[in-house]
Amino acid sequence: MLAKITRFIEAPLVRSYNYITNCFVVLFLSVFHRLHLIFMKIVPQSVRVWWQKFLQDIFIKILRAGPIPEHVSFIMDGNRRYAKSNNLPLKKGHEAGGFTLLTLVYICKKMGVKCVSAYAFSIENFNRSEEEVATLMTLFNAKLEEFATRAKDFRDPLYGSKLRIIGDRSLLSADTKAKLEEVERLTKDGKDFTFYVCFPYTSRNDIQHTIYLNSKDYVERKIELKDITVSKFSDKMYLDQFSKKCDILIRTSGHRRLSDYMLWQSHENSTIEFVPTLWPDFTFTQMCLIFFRWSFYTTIQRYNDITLFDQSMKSITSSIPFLNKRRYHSLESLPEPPVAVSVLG
Ligand SMILES: CC(C)=CCC/C(C)=C/CC/C(C)=C/COP(=O)(O)OP(=O)(O)O
Repeated sequence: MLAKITRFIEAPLVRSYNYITNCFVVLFLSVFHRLHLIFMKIVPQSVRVWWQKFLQDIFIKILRAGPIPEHVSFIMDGNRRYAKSNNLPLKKGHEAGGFTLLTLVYICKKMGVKCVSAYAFSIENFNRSEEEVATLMTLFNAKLEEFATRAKDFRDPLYGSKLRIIGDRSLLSADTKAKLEEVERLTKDGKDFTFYVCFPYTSRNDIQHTIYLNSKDYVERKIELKDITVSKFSDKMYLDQFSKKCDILIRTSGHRRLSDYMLWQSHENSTIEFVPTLWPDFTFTQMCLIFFRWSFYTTIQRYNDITLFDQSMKSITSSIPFLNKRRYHSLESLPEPPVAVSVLG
């Protein structure tokens, strides 16, 4: 009874306290954002670089204190519109996109993410002009070579990464296939982090290919029907052990569709974020804000998932005063996290 009365009095107080603190946080962030923009415009390049790195390190340290997504994926949309809006040749738009990708991959690795995948070229992209396809192939070769070299250099933060290029290779020229095999061979021993470049790829092609592999194993009597479980099926997909789930999928440029990507991997508790920014303009800060949101909901989710035994132990210890000296906000007072695949943005 007493607990009920306390709750009745406490709930509106906590709610108004949360509301006031939220208002202050939003006000502080918007003032900080404006001052930051002015600061970045007036300081010289060297100070700007130093400051950005300083902020990056702080954000990464804060994020590392909470849960970190294991698998992050990008649909990199908007390169051509970026080139057009900046009066640049189309090639420059894709080059800027390649630069953004490697920068974000490097930051994800630094944060402790285990795997990043990127939709670099869908099977449908072969319908683009011959010139654009050739430009993209040349860019991929250069960028993948750069990644593999960096992954072998112990002074580079990408050191220890594994590079995998996944998709239907039968659609590629012999030259390109040989190049891809070479960069994969160079990084095959990387254990800390895996970077999957999906090209030429579609989810349905991946699923169809996995069904083919399972059926082949069954016909050749290597497996029995009962062995085809969701988990074992996933293991045979292009993304290996990361096929089971994608924690965060980000699509840039404002389109709100999956375009035949991550269809198998987007299920309960996967977060899909659609952001309006064009891919080359997508920044570290925007990615971090998405990670913060994911981390916040995952913390609540994990708390809700703890066993009944843990919860009863907690209620016993909380009733003993000397074990419960400090008061925290209860996690129950926070909003419910999304329960299924959440589409934000
Ligand atoms: C290391 C590595 C693999 C680098 C990748 C380079 C890169 C970012 C490739 C993406 C290519 C692509 C088809 C983007 C989609 O934007 P779009 O061309 O459809 O642009 P739009 O939406 O404005 O038309």
